Amino acid sequence: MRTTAKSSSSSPAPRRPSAAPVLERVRSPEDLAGLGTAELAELAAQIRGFLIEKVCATGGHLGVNLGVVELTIALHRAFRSPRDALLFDTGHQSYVHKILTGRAAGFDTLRTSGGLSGYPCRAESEHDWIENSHASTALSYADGLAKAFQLRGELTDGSEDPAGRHVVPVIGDGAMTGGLAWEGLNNLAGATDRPVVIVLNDNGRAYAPTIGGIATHLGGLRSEPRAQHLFGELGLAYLGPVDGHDIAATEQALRAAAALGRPALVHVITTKGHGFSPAECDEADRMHAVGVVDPRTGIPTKAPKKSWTEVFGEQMAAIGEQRPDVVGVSAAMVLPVGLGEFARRFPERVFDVGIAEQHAVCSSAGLAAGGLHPVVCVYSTFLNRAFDQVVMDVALHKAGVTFVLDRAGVTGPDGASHHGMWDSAILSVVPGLRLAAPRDPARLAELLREAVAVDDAPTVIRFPKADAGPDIEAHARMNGVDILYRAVGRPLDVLIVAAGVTAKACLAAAEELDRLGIGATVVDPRWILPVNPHLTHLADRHRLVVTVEDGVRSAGMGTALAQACADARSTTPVRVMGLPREFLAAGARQEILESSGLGVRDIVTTATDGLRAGPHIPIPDLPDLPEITEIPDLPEITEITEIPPIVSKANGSAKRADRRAL
Ligand SMILES: Cc1ncc(C[n+]2csc(CCOP(=O)(O)OP(=O)(O)O)c2C)c(N)n1
Ligand SMILES: CC(=O)[C@@H](O)[C@H](O)COP(=O)(O)O
Ligand SMILES: [Mg+2]
Repeated sequence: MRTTAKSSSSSPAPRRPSAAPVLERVRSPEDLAGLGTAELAELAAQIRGFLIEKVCATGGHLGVNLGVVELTIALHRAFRSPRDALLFDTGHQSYVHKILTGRAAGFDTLRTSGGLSGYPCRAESEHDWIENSHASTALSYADGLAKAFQLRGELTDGSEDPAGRHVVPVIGDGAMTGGLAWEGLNNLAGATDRPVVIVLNDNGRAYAPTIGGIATHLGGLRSEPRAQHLFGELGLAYLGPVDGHDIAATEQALRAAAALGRPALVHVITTKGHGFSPAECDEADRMHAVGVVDPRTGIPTKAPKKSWTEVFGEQMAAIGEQRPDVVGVSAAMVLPVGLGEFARRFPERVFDVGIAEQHAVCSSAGLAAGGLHPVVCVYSTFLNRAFDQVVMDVALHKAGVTFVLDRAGVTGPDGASHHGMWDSAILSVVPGLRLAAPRDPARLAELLREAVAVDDAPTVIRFPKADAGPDIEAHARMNGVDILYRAVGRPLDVLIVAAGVTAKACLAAAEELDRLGIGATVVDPRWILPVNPHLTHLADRHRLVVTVEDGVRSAGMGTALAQACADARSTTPVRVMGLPREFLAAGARQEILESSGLGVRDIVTTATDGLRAGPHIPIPDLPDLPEITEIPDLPEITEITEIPPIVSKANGSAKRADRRAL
């Protein structure tokens, strides 16, 4: 059934307008009921101005939320949240929902530690349901909720019964390119006795224009509302397309869908960035997500430093010149993952598959089988959902596929669902897979070339959402392990194994340990999984090993090294430092690293505690360390002294005395 909504609403008669700005009078969705057409338009304008002012100052999902101002007002007029469940897919478009549910005052703290989350957050409000920020899940939540409400006798039957609860997932056209969305849709459409109102927010884009047959189909419906549509074929009532910037028309369509008493889809047409010309004119992604920008121009207020993403993009383009078999694969994030330059130079060699990470990985196994070398570029956290494809479609088939995981480790403002903290752990169990963590741009360039040279196994490069920083040269490379620091004239007390970007903090800790009279060696294995056997050899020459990684400590490089040392019958204790097996809230990256126990002082303390726990060697108490503001330049080490033969396993002091050199 199709209903093209008209601009008339059956909402209560409007109250007499008041002098106070409408936005200040809306503290909860109930306050919307008495607003007339003019006040609703004023409210939309005030919300839009509020978003521009606040989000330009804090950073966040500006364009996305400018596109859903009227839609969200209509949603909260047509339905009674939280009794009715408004489910926001991905959740990055929930700022207006937060404003309408009494959280406008929190926007100065948006996406900061202890501040307002950038996604729905159940701890913030009873109006919030889905916190995951991972696309394409809302229809599945809706199916589950509808089943639960139905079994509990709470689900609406479409009548005006105030006791009946509606389930209303709001999903974008981009999220509809994710396979999970179709699993949910299949169940919703097949349950004709479970009325769910699906709101398809169609702005034609994910970041870039949405790709594939679904995008083509939706485009056809936008331009020819009478065209045949697949939703009806599935058994859904289809209402629309409706102008999502017309509050009354959208509200009318939502109410009509709710009254049908059967699963329905309301096709709402919006514009990402609506009402803010810098966003509307932003070809790349309509200012999907911004940093701190000028609210008049949308231009960043300070020049960003070179990021890891940019370094990768440059190197990928350079490799593309030399390797015609190398292709780029992205899940609707070509520019955010750094494939822009590669795509500009080799447009036919970049594949945007939509928000479809499982397909990105499995189709890459196909690309490799066809003789190409795919480089799959995803944010670390989004690879989680494609783990089976990594194991069964790439590794089992010994396919030469390279994964580049941006946003690996602590990311920061996007909070718990975005920290790329699980990739090392889950990938550590994949047979044949090799994982590298570059410490600096030079190593990224080197490791990426080593990775794309492997044609019979998966290779992975991981790096964080951070400035790439300067190169950190090694003093030597031994069997693939970079020696970054060896305390001169000190015993081989502690071997610090740095994974990637943690090298900087490890070097500062080694300096501090030297000041305490403790001999540290800092090494960077570059390829952190599987364990380089030379590390167990080095471990056996030290009294203690400390491993440091920007990933969960319960599984990953450190755990694997501890196991390898035990397997090699090394008696050297291993202390593994990493992120806790917890969901980490939003905040600044460095702040979260330090609060998670990965600061310089934590490394120093782990080393001194570990040494104290070993055979008795007098270790001075840790003085109050001065705040380390800058990582000092390291003294040039002119030569690496010879490695003595393995001494007998005498007691600690004999062991230490004979370990004057690496
Ligand atoms: C599984 C997953 N992959 C990638 C992303 C990154 N991402 C966040 S929003 C977005 C685009 C979403 O497009 P759409 O659903 O159309 O919503 P819109 O931003 O247009 O409102 C993407 C790709 C994500 N959140 N989850
Ligand atoms: C919602 C989502 O997943 C993306 O928009 C993400 O927030 C972008 O993260 P970056 O800002 O780190 O690119
Ligand atoms: Mg979209």
